[in-house]
Amino acid sequence: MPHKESVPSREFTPDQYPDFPAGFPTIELETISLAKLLIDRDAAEQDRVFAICKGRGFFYLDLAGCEAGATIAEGADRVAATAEDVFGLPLDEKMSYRIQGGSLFGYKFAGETYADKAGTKDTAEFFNIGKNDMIVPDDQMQRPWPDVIKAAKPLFREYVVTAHDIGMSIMGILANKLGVDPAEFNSRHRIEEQSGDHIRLTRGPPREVEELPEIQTPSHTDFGTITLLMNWLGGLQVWSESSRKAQLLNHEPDVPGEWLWVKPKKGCAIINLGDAAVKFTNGVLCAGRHRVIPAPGVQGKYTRYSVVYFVRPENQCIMKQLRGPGIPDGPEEEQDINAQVWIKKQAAGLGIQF
Ligand SMILES: O=C(O)CCC(=O)C(=O)O
Ligand SMILES: [Fe+2]
Repeated sequence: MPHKESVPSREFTPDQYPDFPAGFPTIELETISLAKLLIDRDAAEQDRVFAICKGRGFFYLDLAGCEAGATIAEGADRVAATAEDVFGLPLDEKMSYRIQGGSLFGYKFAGETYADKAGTKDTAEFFNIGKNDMIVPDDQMQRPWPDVIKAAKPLFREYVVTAHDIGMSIMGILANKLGVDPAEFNSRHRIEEQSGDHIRLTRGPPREVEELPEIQTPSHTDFGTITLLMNWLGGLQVWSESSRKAQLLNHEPDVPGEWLWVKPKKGCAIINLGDAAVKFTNGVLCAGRHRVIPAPGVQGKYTRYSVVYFVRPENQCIMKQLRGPGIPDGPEEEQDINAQVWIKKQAAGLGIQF
């Protein structure tokens, strides 16, 4: 008789996920090779990054062929497995880490925010793990973290450092194209300085009904400078128009059918720019508007995990446009607003949502 093992069943099972189903309107994002950027310093690839970031502001980043890429590709699977352990904690324990008091870090329960004016609730759980606490010794951490996160701190540290570094490399390319010294970006995103950077673990429940797209994460642009996203199931959608053209009144396209699915692409991260990149470049770069709904069709019966890294300006960074040949001069900002305050304002601007 085979010996029956009591292996607890796991929820994050990427090897078992079926392919993204046919028959859904998808967008073919362009694919940029990280190895071509980091190792070859390929000029054509850099041109493509710049063109994409001025346009839609979303692309696949092929992680193959370089160490940083391997760290993210392998790390994301391990981070998502840890996410499963985090979200598997009892609700009252998770609630003891609730995001509150103006902090960006900790737990957001499903249904905490509204997905629309009708009062529909979001369905995603988040656990935002602050960058700074992951890169300092335990006794210098500013917040308590669940034991499962503390136990995986070396993994989170490596992921944070690598994702931040990739973000800075992309910013460096954009800076050169804009005629701005990359040091202008580097000095605003020093890893050891306090910032709103975090790894966001997300968990969305399986789809309840075929037709109705319950909203996992409502329509938004990210607040930071650059985002590195890893996901395994469909669910991410981008607006077919870039956010530059968007009428942002209710954060929804006016025309139905304007949301296009982004298929997860094996071995690739998804990169998108956020509001701070738009601000620094006075609108030259574009933050793509997006949302998350449960995966479509056959994929929809799986619980959806994603691992998101947000590179954001340091808390004390004054949010002003950078000046350079490739950036149109706007009027001098009337007030000095630092990134910490600015990001809170961006969040408040989303009003009902976050
Ligand atoms: O889960 C995803 O695929 C995207 C998540 C996202 O957009 C966010 O957390 O800002
Ligand atoms: Fe996002």
